[in-house]
Amino acid sequence: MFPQRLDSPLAYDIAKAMIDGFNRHYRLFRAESARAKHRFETADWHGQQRAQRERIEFYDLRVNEAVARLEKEFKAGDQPMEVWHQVKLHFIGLLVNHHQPELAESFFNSVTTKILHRAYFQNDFIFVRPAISTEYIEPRGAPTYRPYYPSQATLPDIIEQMLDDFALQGSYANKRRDAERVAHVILNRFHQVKLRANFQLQVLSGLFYRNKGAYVVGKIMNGFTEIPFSLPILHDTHGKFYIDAALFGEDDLQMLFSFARAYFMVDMEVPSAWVQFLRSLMPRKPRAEIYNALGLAKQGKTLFYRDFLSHLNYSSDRFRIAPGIKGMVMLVFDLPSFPFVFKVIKDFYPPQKDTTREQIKGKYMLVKQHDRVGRMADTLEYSNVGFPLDRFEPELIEEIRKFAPSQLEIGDRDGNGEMEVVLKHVYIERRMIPLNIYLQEAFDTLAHPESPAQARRAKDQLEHAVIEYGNAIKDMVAANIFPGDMLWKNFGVTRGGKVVFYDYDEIEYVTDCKFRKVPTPRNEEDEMSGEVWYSVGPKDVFPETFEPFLLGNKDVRAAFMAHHADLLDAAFWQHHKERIQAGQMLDVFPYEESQRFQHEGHATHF
Ligand SMILES: Nc1ncnc2c1ncn2[C@@H]1O[C@H](COP(=O)(O)OP(=O)(O)OP(=O)(O)O)[C@@H](O)[C@H]1O
Repeated sequence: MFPQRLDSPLAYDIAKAMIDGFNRHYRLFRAESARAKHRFETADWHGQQRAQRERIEFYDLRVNEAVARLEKEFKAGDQPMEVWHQVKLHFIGLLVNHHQPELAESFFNSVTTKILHRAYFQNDFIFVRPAISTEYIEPRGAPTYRPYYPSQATLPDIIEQMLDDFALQGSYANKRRDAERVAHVILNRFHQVKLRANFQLQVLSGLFYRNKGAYVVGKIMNGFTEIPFSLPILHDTHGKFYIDAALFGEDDLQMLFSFARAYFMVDMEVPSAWVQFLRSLMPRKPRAEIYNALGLAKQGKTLFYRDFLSHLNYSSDRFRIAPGIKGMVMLVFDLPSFPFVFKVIKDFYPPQKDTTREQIKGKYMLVKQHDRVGRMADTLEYSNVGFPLDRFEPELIEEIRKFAPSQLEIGDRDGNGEMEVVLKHVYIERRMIPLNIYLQEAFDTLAHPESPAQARRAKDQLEHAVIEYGNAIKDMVAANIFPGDMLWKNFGVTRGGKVVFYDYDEIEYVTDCKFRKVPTPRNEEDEMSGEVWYSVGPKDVFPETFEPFLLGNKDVRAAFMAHHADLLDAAFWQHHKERIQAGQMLDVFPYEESQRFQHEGHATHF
């Protein structure tokens, strides 16, 4: 029932405490993000990574604080429905001129659902969809983006001006050279195209910080054409700034904002305006993923869930067991029309998987907090997710009943006459093509090609996948991650053709592993033994033993040995372990070597 009067002072006080809680959260979140600038200027790379990791925890801490305050000061959980209805309306009123209303609404949902019993918090009490518009919110401080109007001749000057507007403390090795390089590549893009009256750059007013990089992000407009661009700024070996590359177009930007990378640090007063701008650069990227990439993961989760519910309303296919080899610890399912997979931790594992639910969750958390270097898929974690029962293949229900009974509840949770499958704990991640399936398709084509051209394409595809696979492992190694289980089935191929890892239960830090050569057999008996005759510690890794599992196919073997034979050598792994132990941090940048401007004294680049 919609309340006709707002007459409960208590409801106002609760709403006010709630908004105070959110404001505190966003103030701290923003301050930590803003400090990224100083960490970049002072080359505090370990500090940058630590802050990236720690910021992820901020949200839950602030929600818990708000819940505790509401219970203590207002006995919020004991208040009747009338009061809670009024709390929501007061809260809406408090958001009218707010600069992050969509985030505050999600915060309200988080706090409210923690306080009220599920049956009690029908949709009337929370924000199922946004109540406050995020359109045209103007920041009080720096504008969201800045327009620059160059001519062909003044473009380098304008680019210098743009760089100066970021007010980085420190100096460029050669700002003029960088500006001219960037101007040159921009003008090349418009070669033989007339520069129109509206020729301009629109550039987001803050830099995007991650690891060792700071990224300018904007778009170039000319006539009816808009080209997204980004300029990575790095430190050279003398601590001076330089522009390492110029990235153009939606695909380059998608790589930068990939779900397989760590979240950016950006100082944003009106995040919705930033998201709107970024969406204009990457129209195919869901807003949920953009919020995630900006470190606003709770908002990403909220939007993802809304997209998902809406998709369910506009589709009729059924959830099924995901294609590919079934997991030993994860039960994986998908909805064919929806580009994500759902993963539930099983209750039972085969003996070779010596692990527990808590350990598995710990590994997934490790990946979430770590630099994912474009090679480890991000996961969204949900509790008590309800799905319509009639959209499940019976075989999938049986599978869950058999392997994860503790996670499954079937019933009419909301009392609306619709039966639901409620899963206690689920990870959701982007669906990829499992690499084993991808390779198998290439093998099948090669076995029965319809034409020589088709055979050539399949061979190229196979080679590319194997090279990418090795690159993925090397990128992870650079970031101190040993994937543990390197079988093809644990990697997937993305829409952009990148190979990404998704099986985290055996992940370890490289620095925790002991990389060994297989000892020489002591006698003939050892040599003939099919068993492992030498002693193996829990963290011992024998890289040369990967070979028989990976390289059964001759084409795969050829491609692998040509590019990645070093992965079978304990010395390669040991070398990286020592490098990381010595405090050296490699950054895996989100663009190709071939896209870089050439520099002397440039930073190490993978
Ligand atoms: N993101 C994804 N996209 C597409 N398929 C996926 C994805 N994640 C998992 N799968 C499918 O589900 C299977 C099992 O997933 P996963 O490897 O995460 O489970 P696991 O139990 O950890 O596996 P293992 O038994 O190797 O430890 C994969 O082999 C793959 O076929």
